[in-house]
Amino acid sequence: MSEMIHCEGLVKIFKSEDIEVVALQGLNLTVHQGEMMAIIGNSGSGKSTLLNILGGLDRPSAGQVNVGGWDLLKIRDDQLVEYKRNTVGFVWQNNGRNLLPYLSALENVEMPMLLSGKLDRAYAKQLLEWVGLKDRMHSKLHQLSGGEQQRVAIAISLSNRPKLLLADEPTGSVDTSTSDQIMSIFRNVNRELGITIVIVTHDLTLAGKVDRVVAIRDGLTSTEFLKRNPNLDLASMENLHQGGLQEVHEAFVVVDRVGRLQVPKEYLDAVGIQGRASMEFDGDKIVITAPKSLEEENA
Ligand SMILES: Nc1ncnc2c1ncn2[C@@H]1O[C@H](COP(=O)(O)OP(=O)(O)OP(=O)(O)O)[C@@H](O)[C@H]1O
Repeated sequence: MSEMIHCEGLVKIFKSEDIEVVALQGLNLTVHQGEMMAIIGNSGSGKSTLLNILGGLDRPSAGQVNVGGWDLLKIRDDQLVEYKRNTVGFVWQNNGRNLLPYLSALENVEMPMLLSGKLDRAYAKQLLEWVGLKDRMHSKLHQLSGGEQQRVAIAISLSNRPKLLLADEPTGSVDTSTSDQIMSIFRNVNRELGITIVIVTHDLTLAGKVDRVVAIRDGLTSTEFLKRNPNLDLASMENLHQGGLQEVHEAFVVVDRVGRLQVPKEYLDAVGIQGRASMEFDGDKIVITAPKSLEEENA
């Protein structure tokens, strides 16, 4: 499988007059072509920063970030325009800003096509059919419900046939049934078009519906969850108790190329590790403990 996204040691620093915020601290992430995966993390962990960099809306500070053959650290401004137009599609939680209220759903989907000089009405209609709005395509945007508008936004994000779809909290402001509908639309376009989909969310039930979930903590990838049974399909997963990730996924700690991993702060606090730790290897286990005090060692 070839790689759609490859980030290694990705760093993003926000500088303002008197403070510096390191939002991404050397993040590693690989996403394969055709994958549908989710990125989860607490507020402030760096999810949106990562998505904005992947979408070409913001520039990385250092490290490697390669998307669909583009090096986003070195890309020129004019290439970035082309990248945003042809390689990525975006879906936001609050889609209002991308939609034109007094145009019909169809006209909204055709708008980005017109802007890039590639109007394809048949494809615009096809997209609206895919998102379940065949019968509403001539309705004005302001006549549609929030969930329907979100589905128009998905059709718009696909209008220029991007290779990668980035979705930031795509179900953040809709009810559960609309949220399920949106996830199955993603699954369908992922299958039909082979498009790679990255969903950023803090909703674990949503994350439970994809094959792989990567957790970000403090600007680093910390844990990865893989579906226990890859043959389990979406329909049967929906019947599972909505207990979050653990039921369908197995958790793994991410270890980078040079052997670094992130130990959850709760674990460190629980055993009283601060600054340094002792590590023992017994042939098949690595045990990390609080350092023994010198008196103990000399006893
Ligand atoms: N433009 C900016 N200027 C300064 N600091 C920023 C900027 N954007 C983000 N940050 C900081 O970078 C860190 C990561 O923010 P980011 O928005 O990526 O987190 P997030 O995981 O998406 O959070 P949320 O789920 O709340 O959106 C935070 O500490 C945030 O305050």
